[in-house]
Amino acid sequence: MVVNLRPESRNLSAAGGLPLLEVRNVTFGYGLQPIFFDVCLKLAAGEMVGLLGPNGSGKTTLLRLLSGVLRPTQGKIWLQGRELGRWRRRELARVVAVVPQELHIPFDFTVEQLVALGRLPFVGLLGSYGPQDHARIEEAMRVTGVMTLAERPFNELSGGERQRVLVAMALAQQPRLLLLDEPTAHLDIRYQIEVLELVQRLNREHGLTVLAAMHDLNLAARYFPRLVLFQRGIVADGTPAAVLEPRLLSRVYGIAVQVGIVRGTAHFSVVPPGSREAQETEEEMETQEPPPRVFVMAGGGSGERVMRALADWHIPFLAGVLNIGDSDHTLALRLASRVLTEQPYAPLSQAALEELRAALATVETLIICPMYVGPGNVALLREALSVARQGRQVLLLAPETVEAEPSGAMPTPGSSCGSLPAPALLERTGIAARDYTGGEATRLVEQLLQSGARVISRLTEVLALSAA
Ligand SMILES: Nc1ncnc2c1ncn2[C@@H]1O[C@H](COP(=O)(O)OP(=O)(O)OP(=O)(O)O)[C@@H](O)[C@H]1O
Repeated sequence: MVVNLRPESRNLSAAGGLPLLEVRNVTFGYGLQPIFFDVCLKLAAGEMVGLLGPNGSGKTTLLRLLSGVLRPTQGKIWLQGRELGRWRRRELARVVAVVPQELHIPFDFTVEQLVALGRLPFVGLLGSYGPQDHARIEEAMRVTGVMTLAERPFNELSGGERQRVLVAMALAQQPRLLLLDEPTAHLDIRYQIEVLELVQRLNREHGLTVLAAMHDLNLAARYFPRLVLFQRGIVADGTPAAVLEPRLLSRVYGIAVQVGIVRGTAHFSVVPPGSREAQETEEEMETQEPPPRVFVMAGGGSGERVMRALADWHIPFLAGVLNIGDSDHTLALRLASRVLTEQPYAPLSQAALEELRAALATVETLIICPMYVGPGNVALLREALSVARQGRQVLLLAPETVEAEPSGAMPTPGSSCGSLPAPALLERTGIAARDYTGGEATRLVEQLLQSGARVISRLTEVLALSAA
């Protein structure tokens, strides 16, 4: 008997030309502190997308939001043109299936019983399974290669066998969208390839849309035509060649990565820090672009416009110290030559401070964005003061900074605030309204001005001074 594993809801395409799934400006936190801000993502029907990112970057959280288990704190998720919160659970389960990293089953279910649970959205808790349901359960087990395990208790299976059973269970659901959370995590190389080949086949032959969190960059490059690199926000989204760019990966994962091409497919090797290969890789990366002479201190979105403008004008820069999860951190990972990073919501550590001092020693211009300053980041201003006292250029961006010209020749430096008296200059920095240190930040900005720091209110001028 030929059984159709095509998504049951394929004909429910009330959405017309709309994406199958759309994440619009979603912010989410488990508690008061957001895990990520303002995430936007679209998945077209039939796409196969790999979701990459280091441990703790928020991949599982994003998948749980997309499956409706979690609700966004802000923003909305749309599935087939309807807001996710407006789907009933059973209805949703006919469209979206999730293969979790692991599943703890409290009862002694056999494999077949568990896969049959995947049909519940169609038959209901008290409903009875018809021939179609049995056929689909069998087909799901056949394509995942778990037929021989049908009578075995799930809890006695190996990690790899369980993984294939979980995929079978999801397939019995006949979803349109399959969300997989590290589907190859427990598998040996043979089953890693088998599971991904299976998912690829379901995508190609049955039109299943797939989003899978992946840790293995080689497998991701091999099987997913589109990759999304996630670090508490989307850092990159595109083809494997665009996303698996060694410098970007080094910034996001914090380790040197080499990329080669083996028979047309990108091949990655991660290089242990301190090794000769790591040094060579880093030197190779450094020689590809001039060393940055500009450093950007930002936070909370205050650095967005200046970082975009520097990148648009091809002025390489360093950025930091930024907390993972800060929107400026996500953007800097994409645009800066190097990003000095601190853990989410953590104050500046001694190690980060030392890294900051070493990085500041290599630049000629320091740009301080109009960020909020509290006890956790006031050390940035103390370091900025020592840069200014060494006679190097420090630019304080006024909060009402005017946009850079979109195109044209490099602007020439002028002096937007230079002639103002000292109290007016201090006021122009707007620091009093952003000072959560009980006055230390304001005093430091005052000292910065006395040491020659300039207040700039035009991005064009920042660019001209940075490029000079
Ligand atoms: N239920 C929870 N309550 C509070 N914090 C959580 C919860 N689940 C996850 N987190 C935190 O949210 C952040 C993102 O976790 P998440 O599991 O989404 O990351 P991930 O990218 O899937 O990580 P990994 O690759 O290690 O599986 C982490 O800092 C994690 O500690």
